[in-house]
Amino acid sequence: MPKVTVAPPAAGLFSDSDLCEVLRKHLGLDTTGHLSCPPAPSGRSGGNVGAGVHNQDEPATVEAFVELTRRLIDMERAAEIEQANVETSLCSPEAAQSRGRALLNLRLDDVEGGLLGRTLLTLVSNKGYGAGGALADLPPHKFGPHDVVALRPSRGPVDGPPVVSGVIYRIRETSIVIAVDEAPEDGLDQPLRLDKLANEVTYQRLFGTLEVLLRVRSGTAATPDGRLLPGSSIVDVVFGRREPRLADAVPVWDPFNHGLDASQRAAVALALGSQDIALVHGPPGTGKTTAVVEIILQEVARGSRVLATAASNIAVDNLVERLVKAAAKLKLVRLGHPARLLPQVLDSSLEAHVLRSDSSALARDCRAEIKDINCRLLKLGPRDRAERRALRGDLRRLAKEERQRQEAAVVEVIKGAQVVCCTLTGAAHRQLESELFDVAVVDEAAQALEAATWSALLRARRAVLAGDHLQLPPTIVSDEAAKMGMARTLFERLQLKLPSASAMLTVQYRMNKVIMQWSSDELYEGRLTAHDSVAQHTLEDILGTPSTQATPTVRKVGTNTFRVTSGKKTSSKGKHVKVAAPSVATLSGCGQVEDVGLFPVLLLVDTAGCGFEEQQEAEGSSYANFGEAKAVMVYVRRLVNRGIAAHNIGVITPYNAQVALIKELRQGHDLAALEVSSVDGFQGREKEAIVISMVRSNEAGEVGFLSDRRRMNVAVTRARRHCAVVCDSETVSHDDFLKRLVDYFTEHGEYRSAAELVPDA
Ligand SMILES: Nc1ncnc2c1ncn2[C@@H]1O[C@H](COP(=O)(O)OP(=O)(O)OP(=O)(O)O)[C@@H](O)[C@H]1O
Repeated sequence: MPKVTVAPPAAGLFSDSDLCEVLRKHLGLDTTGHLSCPPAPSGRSGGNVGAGVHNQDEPATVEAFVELTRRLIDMERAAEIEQANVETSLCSPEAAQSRGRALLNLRLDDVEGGLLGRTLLTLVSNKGYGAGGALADLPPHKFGPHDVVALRPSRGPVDGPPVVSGVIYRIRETSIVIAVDEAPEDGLDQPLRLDKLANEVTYQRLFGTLEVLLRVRSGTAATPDGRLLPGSSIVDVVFGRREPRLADAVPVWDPFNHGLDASQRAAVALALGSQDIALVHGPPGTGKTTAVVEIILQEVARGSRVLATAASNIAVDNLVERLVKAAAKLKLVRLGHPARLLPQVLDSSLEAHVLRSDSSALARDCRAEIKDINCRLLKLGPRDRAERRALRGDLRRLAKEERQRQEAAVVEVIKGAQVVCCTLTGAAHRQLESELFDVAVVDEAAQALEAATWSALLRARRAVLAGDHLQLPPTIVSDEAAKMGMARTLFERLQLKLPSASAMLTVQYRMNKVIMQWSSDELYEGRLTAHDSVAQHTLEDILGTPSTQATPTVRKVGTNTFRVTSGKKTSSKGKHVKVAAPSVATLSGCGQVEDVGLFPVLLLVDTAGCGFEEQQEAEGSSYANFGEAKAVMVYVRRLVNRGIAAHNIGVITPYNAQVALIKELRQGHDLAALEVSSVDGFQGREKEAIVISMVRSNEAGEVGFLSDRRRMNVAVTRARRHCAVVCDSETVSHDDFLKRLVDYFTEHGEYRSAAELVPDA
């Protein structure tokens, strides 16, 4: 255990004994002999929550790690290509659409410029207008913001040349907007098809990073102008050649954010005192990003240059937004394709900075001259050969000068930034090959592939990784690669290996404490506490009615004329049948629900005995449960009728087929703002009320990946004031972890049978 010497606290900061307690409690650090601390209580763990996580054999050397990781990346790449082939090029366009990888028969609805030089194309269904003159909804699909896509003629060959390629900018129920470098002159006035393209760039960058890691290890990695990359001290600690080190004296720092709690202050202190690598373990809602923002601002205040990264664009943007809000004068630049950035951070983007720079103004002068010369060329006659030659020479010179000026503008902006923000993939971009940093910060580190994390770490002397290895790991297509170690993140492995370099945040600011306690006891050794501002909050508060624990009663559940006219609800125990898709399904009864009882914080809606059986997709491996989906929607309607706005409610279900089914049921019920998504879609987010549909209902008691405690941890902890779990308690109780969840909800909340919600089931 490293010893720490702490400099005297600045006025207004905490006392020696406070600090000792914080360092011991959150960092597991030994302060004896350095501060006047009371003796540490025995049996306290040092921030290594989740030590039950399996510690697989891990490569002991950099070389072994690189060799294994290259194989795993190859496997993952092959799996992704195979999936894309199965879903698109090897099947008909119609089949690709039914698999969600293509959208057919689209038409161009709008073209706008303005996204920092890019053009935005809005595509809508060509089916004409739906009820009430509104645009028709797009069919269900698997496109997501930032996907790389191609637009082709709707009926053209599957692998034919695209009319144009671009990046998805925005997705609505009725439209998709893609950002393209330049709109093509022809080809957009016909029915169009949108195809998802494989993104090779990520893989190339991961391989590139592994090369750099080897060179850093051998001391030969340098920038183009010959400066050595500084990541070797981090490499040594990670690969066990050296213990992590703390500064001889913990730096004195005066918080920018005076509202930080003790565990957040301890995490900032650890990060500032670390000489190589520090981990901030942030369970749900504990203010991980709040702590990361403070760390970055403190680093800048002491003259450090910071590379601030995260696995996803949305997490980077979240960080950018919070940094800009906290320090308007911070010299910060956000790298990345403008279509991948939230509108509110565009002003911090590289493009926006470049457009404002002096070099860019000079480049614009060149452009104006080029335009002028082109006009003059058009006016020349066939005999003006000499002048034509001279003007063409000028054009070449000006084009070169324009390019140089633009490149200079980019370099100028990046070099001048105190904080460079980008995704981990962005950190491996050529734009940063000449850049070195004092500190690399990785938010959401528990969702990042280890190879990707190294892209940031190798460019800095010190690193801070923030995340929670007890929430969802990175998404990996190849099950085999995941099993062979690809799913294990650097954050997780360091949590187990370097508990003394880790600080855990323990006060959460999201959930009613009854919701939190399940997660805290199951996953965090009971160490979480709820901040007073949220500990008791309930749905009743946002309705303006007094909160009471009175038992809600169900008086009457309308006439529930939920009707399915296409497909049959098939009893399918053990059989694979096509999910009955309710192309015309109504929830007309829901609008008449009379019950307006109080909502408990926790609710278990049990479908056991209701005959709501799971059904597996005929094509694919996902499951749906039609009866359960009805119960979910009836309950959502009850929340809405009671005055909870639909946008404050989230429905989470682990199975994509159930997501699609519930979305269909939502249509036409004034519930467009109700968010329905898989667990992955909700990570990092929250809603006032969450309804979880567990889907699985079978005699064998098979629960599939429901038993993944990280997945269920994320689902439950998205709820601020109310969490309802809809499940077949008989089926899910075959799994010990889920049985404890059912027991906890029953003991600390309300229990109802789903038959009360859907009496005609
Ligand atoms: N010390 C604090 N005092 C009051 N509110 C806080 C404090 N720290 C964080 N919060 C609030 O708690 C919420 C969650 O904070 P933040 O987004 O930093 O958490 P996170 O751990 O990154 O979240 P997630 O679990 O979604 O990853 C925010 O609304 C934030 O303002």
